[in-house]
Amino acid sequence: MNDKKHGIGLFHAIKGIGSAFLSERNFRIHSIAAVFAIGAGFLLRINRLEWMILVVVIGLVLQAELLNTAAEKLIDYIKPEFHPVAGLVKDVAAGAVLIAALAAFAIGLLLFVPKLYDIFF
Ligand SMILES: Nc1ncnc2c1ncn2[C@@H]1O[C@H](COP(=O)(O)OP(=O)(O)OP(=O)(O)O)[C@@H](O)[C@H]1O
Repeated sequence: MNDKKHGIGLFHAIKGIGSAFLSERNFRIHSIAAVFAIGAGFLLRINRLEWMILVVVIGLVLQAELLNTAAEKLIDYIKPEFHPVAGLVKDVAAGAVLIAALAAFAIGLLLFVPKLYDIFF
């Protein structure tokens, strides 16, 4: 019974991720960037610690995107008309994505640029 409940919860979580992927362009862009970063990790043979950092920042960005999407959908549902607080909630949620994406970009540079430099120079 409990296992069945867990299975259903996992199904809903995957459904939520799938629906965000289909409806949110930014989520798709960040997912594709994550695939490229993972590909670069294999190509440039990053070590175990570097993989751990990469996995954490990818998770952080995708998680921020999903929470931002949830906030947007909730606001559109409960407050579809213009309201400064509704706008502020969306702006703050978008800010969370921006911070995570900037951190991921910085990590990407720190991880990959020295390795590319060693290969080409
Ligand atoms: N109900 C509202 N009241 C006030 N301002 C709003 C409202 N809805 C949206 N806004 C403003 O418009 C901005 C964009 O909101 P919108 O819902 O279009 O997000 P979006 O551009 O689709 O975001 P994303 O690209 O992440 O999907 C918000 O960050 C907010 O500043």
